[in-house]
Amino acid sequence: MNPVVEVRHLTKTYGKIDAVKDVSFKLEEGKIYGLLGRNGAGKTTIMHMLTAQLFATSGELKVFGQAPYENEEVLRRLCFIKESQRYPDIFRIVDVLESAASFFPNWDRAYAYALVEDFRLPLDRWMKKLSRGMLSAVGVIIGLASRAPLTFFDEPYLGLDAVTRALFYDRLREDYTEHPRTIVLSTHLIDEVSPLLEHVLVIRDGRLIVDEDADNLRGRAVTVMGPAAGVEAFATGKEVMDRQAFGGMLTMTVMAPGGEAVRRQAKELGLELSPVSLQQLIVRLTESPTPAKAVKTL
Ligand SMILES: Nc1ncnc2c1ncn2[C@@H]1O[C@H](COP(=O)(O)OP(=O)(O)OP(=O)(O)O)[C@@H](O)[C@H]1O
Repeated sequence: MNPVVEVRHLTKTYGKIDAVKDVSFKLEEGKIYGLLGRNGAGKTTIMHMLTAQLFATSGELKVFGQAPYENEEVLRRLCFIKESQRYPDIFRIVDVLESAASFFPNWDRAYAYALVEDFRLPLDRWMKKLSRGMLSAVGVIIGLASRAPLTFFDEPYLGLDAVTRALFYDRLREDYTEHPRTIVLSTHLIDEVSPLLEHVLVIRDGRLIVDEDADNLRGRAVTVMGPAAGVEAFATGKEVMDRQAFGGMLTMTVMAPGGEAVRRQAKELGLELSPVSLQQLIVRLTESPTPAKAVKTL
C-alpha cells in the first residue's frame, strides 16, 4: 500500500535555528498517529510543511504520492485544525460550517450539525463572540465532519474543558471506526489521547527520535512494585526511568520488554507488575540527555 505521506531528510531552517532536522518517516493509510514532543520541538513546523503552508529548506516531501505545494488534488484531501484558527469577523458558526461544506469534498453536513448539538454550540452566534472553548469546539467539528483522508489536529482541543475533550475523543473514535482515514494528533495531553494512538512519532529538538507502533512502545517498559530488596534485584542491569520509595516498599519504572521472562522474574520476587504509560515513556525520552542512545535502546 502506498503511504499517505512520505518524508525524506526533511529540514527547515530559520536563520541559525534548525526547526526541523533531517526527518524521515511515512504515514500509512487508516491509522491514528501521535506527533509528540516538547514545546518548540518542531511539530507544527512539520505539519505546516506537510500541508503546504511552509516550504522545506531541504529534503523530499510527498503527500498522496505528490508534492503538495499549490497542488489542488492533494490539498482538497487535507484538513489542518489548530487552536489559533482565525475566522472572518462577519461569520457566525453556521457560516463557518457552510463554507467548510464547500471546501471539503467529503463534508458530512448532517454529522456537523449533530456535533454542534453534542458540543452545545449556538449556531447563530458570531465567531468573534465565542469563548475560547467554543472556538476550539468549532475547530474539532470541522476536523471531524471534513472526513478528510489526512486530518491534522494541532492541539485544537486545548481550550476545551475535560468533559468536552472526552466527548471529542469519543466522537473521534466512533467516526474513525466508521470512516477510517489518516489522523495526526499533536498534543501535550499524552495520557488522554494515548488510547487512541496506533503509532507514535516523537520529535526532540527538530529530530525524529521515535517512530514506533504505540503498543510496541508501551511494551518497552514496565512498572514494578514491592518490597525494596526485591525491586532492586529486579531492576539490576535494567535502565531505571523512575524510582519512588514509600516505607519499605519501592516502585520503579524500568526499561524492560514485557513478556513471559519478565513476568516470571517479578512473580518469583513477589513483585507486582503494571504497564507503563506512554506519557511516562515519552517524558523520559524527551528529557534524556542522549536521545540517539534512547532510540537505540528502544
Ligand atoms: N517563523 C519562524 N521564525 C523563526 N523561528 C521559528 C519560526 N517558526 C518556528 N520557529 C522555531 O522553530 C522551532 C520549532 O517550532 P514549532 O512551532 O514547530 O514547535 P512545536 O513543536 O509545534 O512547539 P509547541 O508544542 O510549543 O507548539 C522553535 O524553536 C520555534 O521558535
